[in-house]
Amino acid sequence: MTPGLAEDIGNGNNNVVPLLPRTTVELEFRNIKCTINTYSLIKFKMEQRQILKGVSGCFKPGALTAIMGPSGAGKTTLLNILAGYSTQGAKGEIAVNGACTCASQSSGRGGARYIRQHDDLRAYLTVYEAMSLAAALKLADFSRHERKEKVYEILALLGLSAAAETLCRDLSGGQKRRLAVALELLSDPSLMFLDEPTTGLDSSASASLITLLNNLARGGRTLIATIHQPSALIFEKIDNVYCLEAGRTLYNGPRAALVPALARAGLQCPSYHNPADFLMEVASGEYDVDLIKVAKKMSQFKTDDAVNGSWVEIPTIPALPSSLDISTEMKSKHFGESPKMRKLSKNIYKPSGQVRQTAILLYRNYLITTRNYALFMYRVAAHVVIALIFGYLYSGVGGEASSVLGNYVYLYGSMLLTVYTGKMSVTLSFPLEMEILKGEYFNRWYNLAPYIFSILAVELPFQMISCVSYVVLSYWLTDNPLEPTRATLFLATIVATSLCAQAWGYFIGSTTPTKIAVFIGPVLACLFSVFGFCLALSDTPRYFRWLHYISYFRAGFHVAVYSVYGFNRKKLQCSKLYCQFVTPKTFLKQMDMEEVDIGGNMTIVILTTVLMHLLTCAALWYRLNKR
Ligand SMILES: Nc1ncnc2c1ncn2[C@@H]1O[C@H](COP(=O)(O)OP(=O)(O)OP(=O)(O)O)[C@@H](O)[C@H]1O
Repeated sequence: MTPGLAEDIGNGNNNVVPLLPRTTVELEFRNIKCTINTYSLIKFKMEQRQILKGVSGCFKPGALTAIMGPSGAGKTTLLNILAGYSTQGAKGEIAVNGACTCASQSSGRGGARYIRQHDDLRAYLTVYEAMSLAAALKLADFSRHERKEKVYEILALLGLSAAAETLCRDLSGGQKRRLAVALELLSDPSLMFLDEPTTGLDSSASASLITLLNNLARGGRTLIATIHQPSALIFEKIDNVYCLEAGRTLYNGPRAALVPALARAGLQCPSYHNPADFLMEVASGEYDVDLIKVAKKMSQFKTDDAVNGSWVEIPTIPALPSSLDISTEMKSKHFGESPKMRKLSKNIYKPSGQVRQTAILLYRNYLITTRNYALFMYRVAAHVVIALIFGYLYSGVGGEASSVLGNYVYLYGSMLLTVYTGKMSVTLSFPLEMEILKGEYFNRWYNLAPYIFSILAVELPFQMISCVSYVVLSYWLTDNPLEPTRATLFLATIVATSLCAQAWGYFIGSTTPTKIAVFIGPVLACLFSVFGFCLALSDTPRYFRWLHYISYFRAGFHVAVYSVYGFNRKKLQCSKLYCQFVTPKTFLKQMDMEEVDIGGNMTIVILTTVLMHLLTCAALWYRLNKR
């Protein structure tokens, strides 16, 4: 790599042409409309809202296009539809290199990569690890050495070499955005969408990022970014402007032709005024003009007029070959591609297979977990502390006839604790994970099955270790029977029920927003726990009995109680004058648990676990593919 190339990029040297895409993509869209059905809380009825009102345009390779407009004009909606990231309520036609698709089709168009506004990065990976793991997922046909070379090349191009060993969470806002771009550049995409890439960055970081995007576009990519209100410096680096106002196109053309086009429509941009600010003022309705007429006049304005005028400079975009594939020779001729890049470009960007994806994702989760081990330690520590508290409060209740009811409460409390910790830990954390998953899945890093497997392979042992540490300690402190069969069955039941609750947690977390999930999770756990503990089957109204049969909590609890008091347990010692439950069978009879079908109940727990995981997979697949 040319010495000082990274610095050139950071300093905004426009002559630098970084990694080149393998193909060029021309994106044309016609009459895009988007209508959303919303429920009016004031009128108590469904209402239709048209967000995009038939917009058209064409984004060509080699240029950076900024989609601009006032807040709520529909910029993100248009970007999402064009990328195929979210196409709810969309109509119209989108053509990629002339091949038409329906705007409502939700899949990455033309191998598009989408970089969202939020930094969807793995906080506990270093920049180099994030890059090399992404490279391992995306570049299956590269050797380890070639991948490493490519990672270093891109990091240098994006000015991130010095931050290679920094954890992603410790990067500055600008570095995070550049890393998000770097991660997607690994597969040399031809079409990139960026939602508000400069939001939250200071002017220098924003300018540096836009310079980088401009350079990437110069290499033959089609780059489209929504930008709210660019400074004059940033605006200068944009090639084309697509301005929206209230879901309609106000201006679509070269940035350099904007001011004359506005003048042609009777709107003179004051001298020393940032044209981007002026455009925003016009689009926001600050001038008393009919914006539909303004848009019409501006669309009639010929770029040629501006080019012929001495006061307008149109940036020179390298002429690109019309064929889809840019040959190596052409790349060298047009863009001065380095020999090293040329060598790396020879490889085919083939994603890794499912088994390899699973191995890479497992390794990634292992790294994240070991870095964030405090979370695991807190979880185990919480279980140990509760075990000590329960053990102290219910000390010795397991072997004593006068405290059978106390032990029953301990057993119920144990079940409730492990069900809650199993369920709530994932119910609350999965919606956050979902955000990163959406981005990585859309950008085709991996398939869903390896992802789910890698998540479960970490989370399941976590919960199992937590449960075991709680049960072993509290069971021993409460003096419950230590016969191997009973103790093992009790432990296995608690762990299995907790994992079943965890499966429910995944389902709730992947289907409901966090705000709803936080109460749906506990409410369901409470509902299921009522059956079997507070309410015997004989006392349950007929129309509620199905809940008794499907309750995994009830099934697990019955097996747990039976493992302690069933299997013809001998009489208990009574240290008082009278003990009602000296014979354990009497107690089981009283609790409606004289006959507990161990196999049947465990089947309910295991089947519910499998069913909930399958439903989670189906829900995730639907959410990720039908946006
Ligand atoms: N799913 C939805 N349901 C209801 N309204 C929506 C939905 N998505 C977008 N909108 C509405 O559509 C309008 C355009 O939204 P969009 O996010 O595209 O605007 P924007 O131009 O990107 O705004 P900003 O610059 O503030 O991000 C907004 O008024 C928004 O409230």
